[in-house]
Amino acid sequence: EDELFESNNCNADDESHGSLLFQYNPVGKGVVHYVTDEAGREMEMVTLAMDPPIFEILNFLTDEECDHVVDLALQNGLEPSGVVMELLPSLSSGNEDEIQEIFSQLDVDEDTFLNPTECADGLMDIAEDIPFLTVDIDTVDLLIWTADMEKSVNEWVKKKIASNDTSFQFSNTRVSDQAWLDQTWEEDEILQRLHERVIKLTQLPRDIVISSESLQVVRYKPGGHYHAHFDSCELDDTLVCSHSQAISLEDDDVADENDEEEENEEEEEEEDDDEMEENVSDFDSRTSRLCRYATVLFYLSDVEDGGETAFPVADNGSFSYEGLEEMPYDVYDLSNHCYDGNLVVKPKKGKAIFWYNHMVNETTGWMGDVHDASLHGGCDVRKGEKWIANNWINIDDSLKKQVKYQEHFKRELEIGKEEEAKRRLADTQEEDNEDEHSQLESKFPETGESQEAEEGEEAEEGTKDEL
Ligand SMILES: O=C(O)CCC(=O)C(=O)O
Ligand SMILES: [Fe+2]
Repeated sequence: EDELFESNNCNADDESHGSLLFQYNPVGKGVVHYVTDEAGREMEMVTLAMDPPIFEILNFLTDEECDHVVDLALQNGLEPSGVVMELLPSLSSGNEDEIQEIFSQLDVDEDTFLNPTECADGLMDIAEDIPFLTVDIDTVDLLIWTADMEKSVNEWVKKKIASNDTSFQFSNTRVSDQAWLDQTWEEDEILQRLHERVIKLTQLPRDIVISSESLQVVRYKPGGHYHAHFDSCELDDTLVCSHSQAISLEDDDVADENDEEEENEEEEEEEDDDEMEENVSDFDSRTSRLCRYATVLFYLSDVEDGGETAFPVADNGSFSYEGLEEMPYDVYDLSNHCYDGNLVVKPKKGKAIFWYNHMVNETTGWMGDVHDASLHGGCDVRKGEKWIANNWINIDDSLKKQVKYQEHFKRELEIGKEEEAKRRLADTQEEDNEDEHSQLESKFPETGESQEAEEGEEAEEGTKDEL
C-alpha cells in the first residue's frame, strides 16, 4: 500500500484507517491511481465514480490473454446463463404453505409438474406484481424451482426471445451464455497470472482472492443483455455466505455434536453428514446468499455496437434501494434505458472495470453494507459479440468465518495438489512402461491428455460444489 501511494497522485489519507479490509477511497472522478501489476508494470486506474467507487484500467489484459480466456471458455463449453429471479415476497419467505399454494395455482392440470404453458401463464401472472422476473440457474431462488420447471422456463424464454415477442419483457433479465473457469485448480499459466494481477489491483490479501469463486466467462450475442442487478446480497445473519458455506456447516456440525446425548451420537452424526452433503452441493437461497465484496470485470472483446455496462444510479447521492419506486423510469430496464443512467462504460478488449459492492463497516473495519448505487448491468448488444469475465471477490461478513474458510480452502488445496502430484507420477510411470513395451508411442500422449481433461473436469465440479 505504501508503495502504491508513493507513486500516485493521491495521498495516503485516501485509505480508511483502522480498516482490516482495503478499499480505495476515491478522491475525484477522473483521478488516476497508479498500480503496479504482478510483473512490476505500471497500470493506470482511472476513477469513474465515487459512490460506489468504480475504476477503469485500459489494457488490463493483453489481446492474447483475452483470446486465451475466451478459448478456454469455448473448450469448457458455454451454457445459457439463466436469469436472476426477483422474488415475490411470499416465495422468498420460504413459507411452505404459501409456496405450495402458489405451486398449486400454477399447476393447472394438477400433475405436480409445471409444463411450459403453466410456467408461462404462471410467470406472467406473477410478473404483473413485480418489475422484472427471471431465474438464475446459478443462484436458484425458488423453493418450487424444480429441475423440470427450470427446463420448462428456459425453453419458454428461448422461444420468446427467438420469436422477438415484444410483449415479453419479464423473463429476459439475463440473456447470455457462460462458462466457469477455476483459477485455482486449472493448471493454466494465464489464469494464474490474471489472479496475481487482480491481487495487485485490488490490494486484497492473496488468500481472499484465491479462495473466491471461479472466473465466470460470459458471451452475449446481438440482443443479449443483463438488466440492472446487484452482484452481492445484503448482510443477513440468518443466511450463510454461499462461498464459505462449507465452514458454516462444519460449525453447525460441531455445535450439534456437542449438544448430542452420548447414546445417540452415532446415529445423529450420520444424519448430520447427510444433511451437510445435501446443503453444500445445493445452493439454496433460503439458507445462503452471495457475498461478493468486489467485482473485477474484464472485457475480453470489442463490441461493434452496444453492450455497454451501465450503472444507472452511480453517484446518485439521493438514491436508495427503498426509493426505487420513485425513480422517473425503470432503472432495471437497460434495453430501453441504457443511456438514461449516470454511468455507461463502453466495452473495449483488454479493459477491466472494478468496483465495490460493499462498503467497509467503520466500526468493525470489515465488510459492511451493500452500496445501493452499485446497481449495474449489461446493455443490449446491437451488433457483434460481447465477451466478458467476472472475477468476483468473495468475503464473508463474519471475519471469523472468512478466516476459517480460507484455512479450509488451503487444506483442500494441499490435498488437491498432493493427489494431483500422485496422479501425475502414476501417469508418467504408466506412460514410461507403455513406451518401453509398445510400438504405438504416438497414441499414448493422446490418451493421457484426454484422461487428464476428464479428471480435471471432475475436480472442478467438486470445487464448485463446495463454493
Ligand atoms: O455485461 C456486463 O457488462 C455486466 C455483467 C454483469 O453485471 C454480471 O455478469 O454480473
Ligand atoms: Fe453484475
